[in-house]
Amino acid sequence: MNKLQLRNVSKTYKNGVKALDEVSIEINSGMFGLLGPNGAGKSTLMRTIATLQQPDRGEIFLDDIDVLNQKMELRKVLGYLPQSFGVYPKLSAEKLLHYFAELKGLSSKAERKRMVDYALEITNLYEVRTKHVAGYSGGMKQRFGIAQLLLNNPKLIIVDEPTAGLDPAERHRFLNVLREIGTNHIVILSTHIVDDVKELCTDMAILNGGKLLCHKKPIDAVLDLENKIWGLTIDREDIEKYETGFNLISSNYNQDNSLNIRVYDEAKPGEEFVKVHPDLSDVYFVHLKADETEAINSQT
Ligand SMILES: Nc1ncnc2c1ncn2[C@@H]1O[C@H](COP(=O)(O)OP(=O)(O)OP(=O)(O)O)[C@@H](O)[C@H]1O
Repeated sequence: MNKLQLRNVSKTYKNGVKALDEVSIEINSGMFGLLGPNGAGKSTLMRTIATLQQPDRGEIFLDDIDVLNQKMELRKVLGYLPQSFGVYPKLSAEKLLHYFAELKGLSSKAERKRMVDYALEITNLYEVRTKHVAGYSGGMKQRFGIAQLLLNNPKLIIVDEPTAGLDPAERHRFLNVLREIGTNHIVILSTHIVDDVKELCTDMAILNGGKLLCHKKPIDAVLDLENKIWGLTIDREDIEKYETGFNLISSNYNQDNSLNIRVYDEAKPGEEFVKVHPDLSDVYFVHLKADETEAINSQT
């Protein structure tokens, strides 16, 4: 069982943007989802844990490795899939993986073959192992990214927004691969797609404006909202009234142009509302809305 611990990790860029604001968290083995909107600081946090950039202050430990001061130690046990993953030479997946395995220090040919075959199989690329990676689809390239990071049997795997831009079938295949590897490692998946976390993660946190808003098991976070989410179908012209008078957390168009709205409230907010079962999207929007409201109140 591995453990990753962050204490008061903070980073302000030279342009004044506070990308990480006193982030403290403990992450154990399993699939961890880091959820947040664009600009929340997810990539900054992922790159910091991966030792690719230095925070202004704070501490990070993976078990007994002091990540910020023992970068090489961390890199030996890290698998990192960045948001964009460069250009591939015209080589087959199998040849490239053998090459990467050699670079990672797997000097025995038999051991290299065992690891490469394992990585190809677990990522469902074995059948297409002789095809050029440059010609792979986006989803296959992402799975190849996972195959290459598995070669040194990492303890900590970080994947930064891996499903953005994948079609639904590819996304599904990719999440299945993560599910396969998630049981034995710490896998941190950063994403702005709530369903990625819902389908996959046993633990999660929400990041917004560099701050951690909520760290809970998805199942518990949803349970916390039971009896507090209220739904209503309204005419689209009436939206302003509900935006100002209620704690509106989300609205979705229907085909006839009416809107389904969801409101967060401890008690029934009005006769016309019906109680609905909360889901993880509600958790996400409730926390973002509360953070937004707090930010507005602190300015006034
Ligand atoms: N090198 C940099 N210099 C200045 N500002 C930066 C730099 N990198 C990121 N930022 C800013 O820091 C904030 C956090 O960015 P970051 O990329 O970590 O967020 P993110 O949650 O990964 O967002 P996205 O999903 O859009 O990638 C944003 O406001 C971004 O514009």
